[in-house]
Amino acid sequence: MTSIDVHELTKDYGTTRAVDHLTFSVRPGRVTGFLGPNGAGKSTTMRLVLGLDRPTSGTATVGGLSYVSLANPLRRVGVLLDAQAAHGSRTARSHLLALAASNGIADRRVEEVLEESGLAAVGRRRIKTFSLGMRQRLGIAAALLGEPDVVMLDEPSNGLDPEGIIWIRELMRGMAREGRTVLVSSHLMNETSSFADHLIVLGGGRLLADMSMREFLDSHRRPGVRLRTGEAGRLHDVLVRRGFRPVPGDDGRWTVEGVTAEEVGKAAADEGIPLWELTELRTTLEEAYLDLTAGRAQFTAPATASAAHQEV
Ligand SMILES: Nc1ncnc2c1ncn2[C@@H]1O[C@H](COP(=O)(O)OP(=O)(O)OP(=O)(O)O)[C@@H](O)[C@H]1O
Repeated sequence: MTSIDVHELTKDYGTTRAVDHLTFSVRPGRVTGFLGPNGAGKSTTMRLVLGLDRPTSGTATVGGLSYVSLANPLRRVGVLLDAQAAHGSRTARSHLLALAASNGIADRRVEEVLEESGLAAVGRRRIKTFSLGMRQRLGIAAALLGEPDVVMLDEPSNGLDPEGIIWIRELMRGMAREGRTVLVSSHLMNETSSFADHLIVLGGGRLLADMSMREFLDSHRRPGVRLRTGEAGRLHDVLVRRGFRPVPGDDGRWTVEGVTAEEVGKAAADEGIPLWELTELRTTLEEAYLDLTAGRAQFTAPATASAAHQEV
């Protein structure tokens, strides 16, 4: 099976170091989410893997070979980089037929991927009449054309409707189950957590994390609970006496950070206070990601008045 291997990869654009001594492998059989703030170096890394740019130093290979040395590369690596790049005056079908012909792929695959990507009914329409989501589906169809072992998708759900988002998620999960190597960049954390098994996170061109989703979430876990009780006043006092800070929510539930369910459950039982609900807080991918990348984002907006107000 085929891995993507990046070794000591560095890319300078003038005085900007876009990628800085990066080393990681993307393994088959799982979906790897490729994350990082704007300007972290994700697109540059993908471009270097695809031979669209030359590294300043280091190597990037697919199955041990540089992309440019692959014969019929579309049959080895499926790529969605810029879905808007397809030639607008062509029809979707003729665009895919041209790609198939230049990569030794049978024409019947064109019909299959049009069907699979939900574009069969519009295959004879010119691409310039396509919506953003239709172009995105066409870009994904092109990536699937050669039934590649390796798939690299940059923001695949961009412009897709909810049904399309489920489709792409299932598609990526299915490809990983078949043993393919799937690398997906996204800024959408909820979505990434719904499809990725593994994460590679960049910041300022460097590797910040390379670990399973579970490890990543666990390593950024902060203890805390959410609870509901009929005797909020009493429980509040009990918890405050024990040094905790219960915070009431709009929905009648209380949140207590820095405490385990066992501690709260025992404190409530000791005092004979019934709990109607007691749940450990779960770290979301968004929280863990923001925790890791705090201070590493190149471009950040000042806090808004309402956000600043909430912190007071
Ligand atoms: N062709 C180029 N010429 C000069 N600088 C570039 C070029 N391409 C990228 N850069 C710079 O390299 C850095 C990394 O950019 P890159 O596009 O790889 O980041 P990214 O992680 O893909 O960001 P985004 O999430 O915004 O797509 C940025 O500082 C960017 O300005």
